[in-house]
Order: sequence, then C-alpha cells, then structure tokens
Amino acid sequence: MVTAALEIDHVSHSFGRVTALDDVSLTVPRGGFTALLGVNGAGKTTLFSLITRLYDNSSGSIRVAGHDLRRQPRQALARLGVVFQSRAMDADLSVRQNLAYHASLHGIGRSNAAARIEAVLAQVGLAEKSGDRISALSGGQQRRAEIARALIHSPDILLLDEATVGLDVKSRAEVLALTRRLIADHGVSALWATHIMDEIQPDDDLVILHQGRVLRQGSAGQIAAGQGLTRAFLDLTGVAAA
Ligand SMILES: Nc1ncnc2c1ncn2[C@@H]1O[C@H](COP(=O)(O)OP(=O)(O)OP(=O)(O)O)[C@@H](O)[C@H]1O
Repeated sequence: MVTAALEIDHVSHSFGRVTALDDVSLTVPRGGFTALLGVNGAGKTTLFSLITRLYDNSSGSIRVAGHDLRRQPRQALARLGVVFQSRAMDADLSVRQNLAYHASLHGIGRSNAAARIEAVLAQVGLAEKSGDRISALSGGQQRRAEIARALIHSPDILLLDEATVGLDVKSRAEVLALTRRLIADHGVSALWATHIMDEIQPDDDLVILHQGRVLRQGSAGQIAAGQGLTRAFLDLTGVAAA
C-alpha cells in the first residue's frame, strides 16, 4: 500500500474555551496538491502549528510519510518542508548563505549542501540571484527563496500557509505555478492553505475547513458540483470566500 504524504486523523485543538480544531481528519496523497480552503479563523494556521509541532497535539494522530508525529517526531519532521506566513530567512544575508545555514540545521554536510543549494535554486528559478541579499529580492522572489529553504532537505511534503499573501497578481500566479511544477517534476506533495478560491483548479484535491471542522474533502470539481466553487463554499459555510 502506498503511504499518504500526510494523514491527519481525528485531531482537535483548543485555546482555552476557543475550539480551533474540532475532530479534523484529512489526507494529502503522495505527489498530490491538496488545497486547504478556509476563511480567516477557520483553523488553518493552528493545524499547521500542530503538524510542525509548534503546538503539542494530544488528540488523534498525525502521520507524515507514514511516521507518527508523537512516536517518531524526528523522522516525521525530516519529511516535512514548511513555508510559514511570516519570513523565516535573514533579510541581511544572501540567498545562498541562508540556504547554507538551513542545510546545516538539517545536518547536511558542506559538500552535500553545495549540491543541494544548486539543485533547489534551479528548482525555484533563483540560480542567478544566489548572491543577492534577501532584502534586495522582490516579494515574489523572496517567497521562492522561502520555498527553496523548505526544500533543502528533500522533504516529501511541503506545507504552505497562505504563501501568496501580500504578493501582486503576477507573483501570486508564479508562486502557485512553481508549487504545481515541483509536484509534477520532483514528486513532492503540497498542502496549500488559502482563503482565495481563484488559486484552486477543478482537478485539485480540496479540503474545506470552517470553524475548525472539515466540511468536505474531495476533488474541487466534484465539490463545486457544476454550480462553481464560490456558490458551493457559500452553501456549505454560509460565508462568502475571497
Ligand atoms: N494563540 C491563540 N490563542 C487563542 N486563540 C487562538 C490562538 N491562535 C488561534 N486562535 C483562534 O483559533 C481559531 C483558529 O485560528 P487560526 O489562526 O488557526 O485560523 P486561520 O484559518 O489560520 O486564520 P488566519 O488566516 O486568519 O490565520 C480562531 O478562532 C482564532 O481566533
């Protein structure tokens, strides 16, 4: 049996009396693009924080490439690459210096790191910018550098939390296209958290998260059911998405 890239099974999480996630189950298939669609406050960031172990998950289970996050945290986290909403790279260092630092954090030796840095820079189309400081890059290039950082240790799955926030229309499209290309050409999987319907295609696997609960998972085309995703989302949640 092929193991899924990510399996979330009956996971809940509360902040005091606020239930941020309520019995959430979802699967990201290997080599797939799964969109996690929800309006602000749906619970997307909380879910990512549990998957990355920023928060402890005490209910249900989370498995990354078959590794249980509680029982085999090191193996599970090693299979995960994360692009957070906020920047994770040093703006005053060059792209290459940042990548070298993150390679060393992952225990990649110097000679292997040089080859990995070349490879990920080529994958995200930033080979010519490797000596530039992060602060000198455009917003879209900075996002692509973040994706290169997330790929440095050859993860099985990328988690991207609102990866296009703050970008102009062209850069948004580029970052999304890059993510889809990484899946097609390099076999990674992606969980793409967003509140923007336009980023989702009919063939995509879609999870609709609302008020901490998964309302639907399936192909976006099927969920849209001929009436369009905007209408389907409104019918399911009672709320209009962007
Ligand atoms: N640290 C926290 N303390 C208390 N409540 C929190 C905390 N973080 C999130 N919440 C609450 O949990 C719920 C889910 O929030 P979360 O940030 O996960 O949603 P989201 O879908 O990522 O939204 P956004 O896109 O705005 O980040 C919301 O009701 C939020 O107010």
